[in-house]
Amino acid sequence: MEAIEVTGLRKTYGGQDAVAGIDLVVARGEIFSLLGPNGAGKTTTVEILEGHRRRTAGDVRVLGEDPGTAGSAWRSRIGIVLQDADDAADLTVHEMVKHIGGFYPDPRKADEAIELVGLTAKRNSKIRTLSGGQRRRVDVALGIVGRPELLFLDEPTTGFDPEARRQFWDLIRTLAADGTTIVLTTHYLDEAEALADRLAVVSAGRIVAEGTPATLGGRGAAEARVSWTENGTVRSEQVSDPSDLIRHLVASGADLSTLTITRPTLEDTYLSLIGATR
Ligand SMILES: Nc1ncnc2c1ncn2[C@@H]1O[C@H](COP(=O)(O)OP(=O)(O)OP(=O)(O)O)[C@@H](O)[C@H]1O
Repeated sequence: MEAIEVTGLRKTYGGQDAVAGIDLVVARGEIFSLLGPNGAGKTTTVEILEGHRRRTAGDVRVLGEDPGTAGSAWRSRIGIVLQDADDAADLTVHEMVKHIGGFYPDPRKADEAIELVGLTAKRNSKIRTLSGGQRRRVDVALGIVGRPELLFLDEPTTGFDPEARRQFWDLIRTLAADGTTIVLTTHYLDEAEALADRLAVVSAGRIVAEGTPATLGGRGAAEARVSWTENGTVRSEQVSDPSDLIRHLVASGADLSTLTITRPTLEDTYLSLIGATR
């Protein structure tokens, strides 16, 4: 059974399509990332999958059930890290994580969840005394304390410092290796590239491209730009396979100390996909 199966999903607000027909399958154990500009329909889609919003049309199965009608047993199998979680600021980190863990049938120990997000040193601090990035880590701890089979992360690393982001990425990989399915919404393309097995780009309520980070939008087949210096001048050529050109340059004794070979980044591909659909 797939973790998520969506066909023909639509959501309209006052006659306007926020989600205009989305088909989506996420396999169990997969890290799936949703990308797209502000207002594309990502949060609306994810909130429907979480059972927090009603759909206008379409068929949705999440862990085998319809989120619109599924009950608390289904809910306890899902973890959610929202974009703007509002913490109960007067509790300590440990009190809060323990409290939320109490709602699940087989929670992690609060200290284990706190350690997984790297907050052990702040275990006994009141949440209101934490920095923005530390609070975000509490949100993540709350999302994983119930040992979810499926974890939704909506822009999880906003406000994280670079080291905290890398730690968070390791955590997500560990959870996925344990079999947790992860749906990640992010505006950080390096994050999507580092984590996602597959990604989909949403624009104006539709999926405009889907693939792996390496192949999205034809990226795998994109030409490489080879640059080098010749007689003090920078030369560059665009080729599908640089091997012949490099052999030729080596044979001709060209100066290759400044040689670079670049292909479109995920960000380049994403921006051209978004630009083409606007
Ligand atoms: N409750 C609502 N009532 C009316 N319109 C809404 C509502 N929620 C979202 N929308 C509209 O639906 C569209 C999709 O919004 P959504 O929040 O799903 O986008 P998003 O892709 O998550 O954007 P962001 O990257 O900014 O979080 C937007 O045009 C938004 O204004």
